[in-house]
Amino acid sequence: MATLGAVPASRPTAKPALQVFSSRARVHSCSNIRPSHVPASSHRHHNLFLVSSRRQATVAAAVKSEVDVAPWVEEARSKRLQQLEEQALDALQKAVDNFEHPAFPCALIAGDVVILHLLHRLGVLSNNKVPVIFIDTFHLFPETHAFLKRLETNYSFQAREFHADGFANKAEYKAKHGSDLYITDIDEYDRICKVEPFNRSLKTLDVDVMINGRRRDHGFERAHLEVFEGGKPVKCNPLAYWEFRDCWDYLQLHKLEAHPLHDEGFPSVGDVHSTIPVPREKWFEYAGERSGRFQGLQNKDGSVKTECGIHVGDDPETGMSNIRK
Ligand SMILES: Nc1ncnc2c1ncn2[C@@H]1O[C@H](COP(=O)(O)OS(=O)(=O)O)[C@@H](OP(=O)(O)O)[C@H]1O
Repeated sequence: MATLGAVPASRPTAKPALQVFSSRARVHSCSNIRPSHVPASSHRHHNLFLVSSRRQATVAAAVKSEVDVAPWVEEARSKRLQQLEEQALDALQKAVDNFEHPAFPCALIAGDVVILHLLHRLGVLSNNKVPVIFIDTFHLFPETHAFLKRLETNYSFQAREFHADGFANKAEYKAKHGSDLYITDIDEYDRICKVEPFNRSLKTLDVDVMINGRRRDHGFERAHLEVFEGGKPVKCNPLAYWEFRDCWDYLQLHKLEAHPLHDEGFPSVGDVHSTIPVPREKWFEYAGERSGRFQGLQNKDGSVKTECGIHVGDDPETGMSNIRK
């Protein structure tokens, strides 16, 4: 089971506080600001104020160096997580209450597990109010399939699985396309194994609001992402304001099992050929989560590949716009 213990803590550990901090010190530390009742032109008062403030600043500096701020950071982070959770639950509830056919395409990465847990708490997984869409690309890690089964059991849902059209299974797909279509024609691979099944899933389930795990810290293209985006379907981005670190804090807080490959060094997990491990110190940098995806893969035009195409572009058949624009 992937645990947060495997992830480096980015914040200072709380040390036993050597608390010499006092309310007096607190006053002193602010006292080099001229009180509003002292007119700037009043020399006598001004000089007294300067002398006193210099001495107090020295005292304050000495006191400040011994203040243990770690507990305050912990407290602030805890409050932050509560607020993020509240806001994400609110977004999901709005999606559930205001649309007929919500759905959650789920890749089972850390943020997706957070969303699954929140949907479970709203009671909309087991009653199938929010179906979970899972695209079997025929190129996923075996661990991903096994993890999905565990989540289905734990949260009492059954994912709606879709895969390449016209094939009953991976063997049939391989018999026609071989094992290296993603090398010989990556666009065709994406189309057959990801984009078409994904668009078909939206169409089949008549999805009018699509829940997903995009966040602002995924990269500059999403830096201004909001919790909802209009369109067809509407996108609900309950984690828009979360950071990767928040997702892990949340998993740890609720003792949730994460994708087992996180323990192998993968911050994000997709196809075997488009996923590599990332040094753990990079995971929580801006855009760090996806930095191990599509490495070394190129688009047909020679540009660096960063997306599989699942959420890119309008689908001519469904008329649906994507969530990656
Ligand atoms: N296997 C599978 N099943 C269902 N839905 C999936 C799948 N893979 C990706 N997605 C959806 O695509 C979003 C982007 O994920 P990726 O860019 O990592 O996709 S991919 O692995 O490159 O295909 C991803 O967004 P997140 O919610 O952030 O995970 C999902 O909405």
